[in-house]
Amino acid sequence: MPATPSKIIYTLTDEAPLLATASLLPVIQTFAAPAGIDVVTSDVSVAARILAEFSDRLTPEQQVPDNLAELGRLTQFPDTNIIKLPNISASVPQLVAAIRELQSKGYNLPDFPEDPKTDEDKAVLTRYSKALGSAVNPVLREGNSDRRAPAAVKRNARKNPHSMSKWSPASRTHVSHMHGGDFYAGEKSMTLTAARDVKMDLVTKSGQTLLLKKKVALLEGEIIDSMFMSKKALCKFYEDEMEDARETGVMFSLHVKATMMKVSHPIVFGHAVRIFYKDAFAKHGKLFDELGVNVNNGLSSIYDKIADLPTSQRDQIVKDLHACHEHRPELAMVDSAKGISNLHAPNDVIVDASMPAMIRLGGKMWGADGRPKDTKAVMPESTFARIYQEMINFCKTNGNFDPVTMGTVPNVGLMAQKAEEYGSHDKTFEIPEDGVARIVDLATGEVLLEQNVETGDIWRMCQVKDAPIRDWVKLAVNRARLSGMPAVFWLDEYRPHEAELIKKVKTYLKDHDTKGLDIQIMSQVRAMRYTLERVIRGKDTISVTGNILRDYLTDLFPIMELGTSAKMLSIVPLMAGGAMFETGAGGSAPKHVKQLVEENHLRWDSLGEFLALAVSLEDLGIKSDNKKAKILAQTLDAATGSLLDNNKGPSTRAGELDNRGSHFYLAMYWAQALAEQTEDKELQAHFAPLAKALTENEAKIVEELRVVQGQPVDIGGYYKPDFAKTEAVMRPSATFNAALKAAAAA
Ligand SMILES: NC(=O)C1=CN([C@@H]2O[C@H](COP(=O)(O)OP(=O)(O)OC[C@H]3O[C@@H](n4cnc5c(N)ncnc54)[C@H](OP(=O)(O)O)[C@@H]3O)[C@@H](O)[C@H]2O)C=CC1
Ligand SMILES: O=C(O)CCC(=O)C(=O)O
Ligand SMILES: [Mg+2]
Repeated sequence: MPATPSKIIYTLTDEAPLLATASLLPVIQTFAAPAGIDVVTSDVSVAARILAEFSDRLTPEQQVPDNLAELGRLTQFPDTNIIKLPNISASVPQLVAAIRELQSKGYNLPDFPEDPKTDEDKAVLTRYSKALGSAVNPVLREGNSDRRAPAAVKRNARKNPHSMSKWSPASRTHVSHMHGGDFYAGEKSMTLTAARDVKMDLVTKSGQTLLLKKKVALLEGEIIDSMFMSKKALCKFYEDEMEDARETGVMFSLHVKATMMKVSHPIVFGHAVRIFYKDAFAKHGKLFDELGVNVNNGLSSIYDKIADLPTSQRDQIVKDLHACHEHRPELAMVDSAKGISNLHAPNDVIVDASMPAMIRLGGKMWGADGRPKDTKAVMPESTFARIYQEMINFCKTNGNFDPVTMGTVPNVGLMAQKAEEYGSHDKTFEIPEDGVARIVDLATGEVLLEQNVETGDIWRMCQVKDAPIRDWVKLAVNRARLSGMPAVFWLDEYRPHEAELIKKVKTYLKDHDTKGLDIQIMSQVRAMRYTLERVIRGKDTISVTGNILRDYLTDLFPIMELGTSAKMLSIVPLMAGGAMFETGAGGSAPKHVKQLVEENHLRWDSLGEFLALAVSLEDLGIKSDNKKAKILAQTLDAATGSLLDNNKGPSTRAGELDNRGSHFYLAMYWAQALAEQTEDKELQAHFAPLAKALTENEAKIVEELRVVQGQPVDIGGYYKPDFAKTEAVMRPSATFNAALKAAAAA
């Protein structure tokens, strides 16, 4: 056993991944302990983050430490090893629901001030805002990202291809984006030749200077951008596209990322709702304002706020909302059975997952009648929308992708230190008055970048530091070398920000031995075309991208290749030397919780967790020279391979093997692999009895896991499920539990 115990930090998050953890973590801890590895948990769920923020209002027993801040601190140490599961990036309606649940459980939390008037309200809002949107990932992502489908996973997908709907050349589905007035159109960018502190302000037409951001400290070599989206142009765009969809009889859908882009995209979403329902807003707008309707939270906000009105008044509003549909195109639905449309809530349709799902379905989304239909996929910001149109064009010409033959597209993503748009939330503003938006040097008063903006425009500054760019280039070269695949930097020389990046990429590539490597730089649209031409010929191509495309492409290609991004390996080598292993690239799939509660079947596939754990153990083995950890990693890989070969992943139907059953099989194959290896006799002897117990009791355990299914279960909450109840539901096999307990005690 190594002298110092090594530590893996396993995050507790939300929804399906949290439920899966209740079953998987005891397995992981049982296997890691004999190698001297402590697997400790860190709760970063939205509930825990809310409670940590309001510790001052809670009893000592209720208080929760600020785990996220602690994890953020740990990212700066070389021996840090974190396994990060997907977590909720909460929209306002989700945050409000989480707060209500916690209040009902006796936590003395203030209500969420949706319409803050007093200073006290504003202070509460500021505190809650820390738990809003994507709040976890940006803190932990102190490194760039390496996401790929491991060979065994890709092989398995080829052997057991998921369904892909056919694409018709006559499909009317297309992407609509702005052609002017969006962030792309008016971007300005520069690379700093020296460190500077800057402020962001607005010189209004009336001559006032409004300070928007007091100070941003910039480093030498950092690239900064200033860009804005014109409200007028956006609203005209929506009006035109809605009218076009209505006239041509194609469905309308909106695809944004309001969870991650938590300041800009709720506004972009809100304008679509207001315009779609403009007649109702014309009639009831004043009342909506009085009631505190926030259109950025979707149509659900209207329904929520009118709930307590007298019935006749409420019915009239609902009638007027419905009447709007007569002059508008059909809307894509999120849940056609319940009448929940694409404009209902900003977190229901999240672009990275929603566009691939549509493309996989032959370019269709669900209509109100529950039938799949062609759609106008509206993505206002043109910067990255064009890649989807390129893929759609490709599918119309070449038909749907074939998971059996298609190549793979791993990604190396520029992500570290809040790179680019995904780090811009605290520098994003809805402009209160016409004027000039400026980025100004605090010491000299020099105006670095400025833009003419109008009331309601969304203006933002993005940053990307030099060190992350160097690290990203290095990671790309490493991956190209190790995989033997060509690597393509998806960079558009006509976009000012990317023109700056291209200069750096060309410079930093010279720091590496690139002999024999195929490394190219292409605009996004060309890169997509080039990659797809290779994909259908079964050839693999690494995409090297900025932060947004990292997110989009690591759902897009995996969903085509593997049916879900949950099967991806997702590694973040932290720049300070530690490592974070994210599980999959997908989210927390809320509908999985619903199925568990209704029929006690959890369809969540933990393959991402298995893959992350193997690389985490391997990393720990190498860094702390822990041979046992290395053997655990190798045998876990073998176990995952057996699980895939024998099709022991979870099914989607109650009564069949689910998430818990797949954990049992992983444990059985892992114990068998350890019992079979001879490199480490201690581990062999330790795991032989467990392998025997699980192998002999396979049928019994699988049956114990099956019989509980088909009934509703209670886990005592959604955002903060009851620990004991969840454990009881997620660990129903007495035989499996006893075998693990015996192994842990041995
Ligand atoms: N890294 C992170 O922390 C991320 C968090 N999120 C968060 O997740 C939530 C939902 O986001 P959304 O965009 O809808 O995306 P999801 O990736 O959660 O869901 C899309 C669909 O992918 C499939 N899927 C995803 N993961 C798995 C899995 N492990 N096993 C089986 N199927 C899976 C499911 O489809 P089906 O069941 O039909 O096969 C699911 O409905 C939001 O709260 C969002 O903020 C989103 C992305 C990343
Ligand atoms: O942090 C988030 O909200 C989502 C992140 C995400 O989608 C991704 O990294 O793939
Ligand atoms: Mg994503």
